[in-house]
Amino acid sequence: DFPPGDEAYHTYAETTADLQKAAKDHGDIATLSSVGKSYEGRALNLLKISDNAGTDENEPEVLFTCNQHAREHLTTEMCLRIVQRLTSGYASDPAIRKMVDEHEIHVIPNVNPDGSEYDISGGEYQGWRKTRKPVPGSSAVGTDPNRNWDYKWNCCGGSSDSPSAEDYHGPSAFSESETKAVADFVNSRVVGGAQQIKTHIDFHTFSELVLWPFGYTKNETEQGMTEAEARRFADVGKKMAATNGYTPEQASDLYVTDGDVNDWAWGKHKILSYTFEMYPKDGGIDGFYPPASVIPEQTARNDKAVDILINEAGA
Ligand SMILES: NS(=O)(=O)N[C@@H](Cc1ccccc1)C(=O)O
Ligand SMILES: [Zn+2]
Repeated sequence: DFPPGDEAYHTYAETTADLQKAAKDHGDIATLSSVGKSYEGRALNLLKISDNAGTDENEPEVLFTCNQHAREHLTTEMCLRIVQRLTSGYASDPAIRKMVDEHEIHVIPNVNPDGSEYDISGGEYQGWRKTRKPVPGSSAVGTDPNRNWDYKWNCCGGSSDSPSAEDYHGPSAFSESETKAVADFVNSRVVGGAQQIKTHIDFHTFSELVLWPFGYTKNETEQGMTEAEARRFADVGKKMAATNGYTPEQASDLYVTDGDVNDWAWGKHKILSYTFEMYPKDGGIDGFYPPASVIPEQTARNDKAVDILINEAGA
């Protein structure tokens, strides 16, 4: 469990219970399933929010993923904020009703539940980032899921070959059951030859940034990213950043990464895929553990950006 004072953060079990309650209380617009299992066997919960949620309708789809990195617990709260706002707001808020009626919105609050649970084990924070699968042929545990995606994997010095490193890319692309399961779900949304998911945000902490591909190269345009496409990423990224006060930039302006989820979602599926680095702006290791008191403000801070991203799917 979370240490004293931080009980408002949701454990994996509490998150699962919240999702079950949302699906029960709003059965007409929310269905709970899972995209697969973590290494230690935890269901990778997926909540779909849409009118007639049990039916695959021909509507543009949106994906929100959270908690790829174990210690980034504020992101799980962000995905739960999206769930809470879109389900409980459906009956009363016409703008929310319109978004939910016209889109199929997929929310995965815990991409890395094993890491997240390990991070809070023993009643104090472990500072853990990676998955919890031991590395074959090594005494090290865990792979950085955000270097494990199969687009330009391990191409460009944007990850580490060392199993004990925090940004270890894994023995192979999709070596981790968690990244593989989410990728399989996205792959399954290719219907009639067309990827139905149009826009995506992967939530991280911290630094207050809006990031877009590519991460593997410093170039703005590249094979797989035309000038017009790069401009659209920047325009929408800046529009979202204007609402939450984050700094918008191409991911590689921060540092080069290879095998990250945004490069894969765009490179493989042309999904308009962003990373949001949430609060705080800075703060050393403590930056990953802001007090629970900031949860309401720092999740609601992204409400407008979330709406922009959902509506961009239909653009
Ligand atoms: N959350 S973080 O501290 O790990 N930072 C992220 C930043 C990031 C995310 C996506 C593409 C490039 C860079 C990371 O994966 O390194
Ligand atoms: Zn992260």
